[in-house]
Amino acid sequence: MKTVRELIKEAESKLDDEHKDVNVAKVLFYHLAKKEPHELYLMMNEEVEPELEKAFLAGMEEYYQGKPIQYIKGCESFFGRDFKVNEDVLIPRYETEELVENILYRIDDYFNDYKEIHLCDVGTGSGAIAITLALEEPRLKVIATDISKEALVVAQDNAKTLGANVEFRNGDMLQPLLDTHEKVDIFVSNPPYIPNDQDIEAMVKDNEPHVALFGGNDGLYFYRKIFKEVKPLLNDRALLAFEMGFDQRELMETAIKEFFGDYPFEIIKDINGKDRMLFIYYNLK
Ligand SMILES: C[S@@+](CC[C@H](N)C(=O)[O-])C[C@H]1O[C@@H](n2cnc3c(N)ncnc32)[C@H](O)[C@@H]1O
Repeated sequence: MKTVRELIKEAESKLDDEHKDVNVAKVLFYHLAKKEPHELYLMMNEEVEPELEKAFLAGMEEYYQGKPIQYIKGCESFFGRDFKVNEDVLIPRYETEELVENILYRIDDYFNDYKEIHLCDVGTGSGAIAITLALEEPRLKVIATDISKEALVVAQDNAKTLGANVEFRNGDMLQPLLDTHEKVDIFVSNPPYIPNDQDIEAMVKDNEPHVALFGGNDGLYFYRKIFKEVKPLLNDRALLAFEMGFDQRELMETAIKEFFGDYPFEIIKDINGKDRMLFIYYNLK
């Protein structure tokens, strides 16, 4: 039998240059061994049971073939919780954790005197944003929508496992909310925002659902649609919160002017210093 160290070294030696620095073999091993990252260091000289070796080699083979490690593991961590993921949903990203964090700060700033805060998350995917917000802020009443029925199955599963109270609806953009004439205090969306013809990493393009990635010719199709249709959904005072592409500031400012006139807004940078989050203050300041 091989030791953990030998097995991981062998797997790492088969990675191509592009993926050499990625910690993927260790991440997969401690996931399959049901260990914490720091426990792996302590077991490097232990022998690996044949069943575990077989599962590890099969997982690494999928990775060599171009499958993201999150789909191989079947989960991704978001805001400290494990979310189930599969090829029906976008893998939640670190940048989106920052969006959630910034929404929570703004709830403290603008809605602190509210007993109940109504929020919708449009294009919920795995449910990462909606579920995290519902768990972090118990005053939130959360509705989450997606056009993909398959994605909603994953999101519902995550809500159940994590114990979050979120109402899920299927439909195109704002339609499931407009149909019931509901109003919200906070509107959130991380819509698809990659321009249709943009060249993107093969691992993303070949595995993640295209319905979650591409947002029209300049990437802003869904933002304009939301900006145009969202007002009947908003309470008198409301916050709109979006994730956006790091190079979309100029286009975004033009679209905001067109649909929101002089309403105040902020574009906030992510931890890498890139424009990433948009907040529009609808009668809030
Ligand atoms: C960029 S992903 C975001 C997923 C998740 N909210 C997150 O942040 O990880 C965009 C999501 O919008 C959904 N979507 C795409 N077109 C849509 C539409 N017309 N109406 C509703 N949802 C849509 C996709 O299925 C996908 O789940």
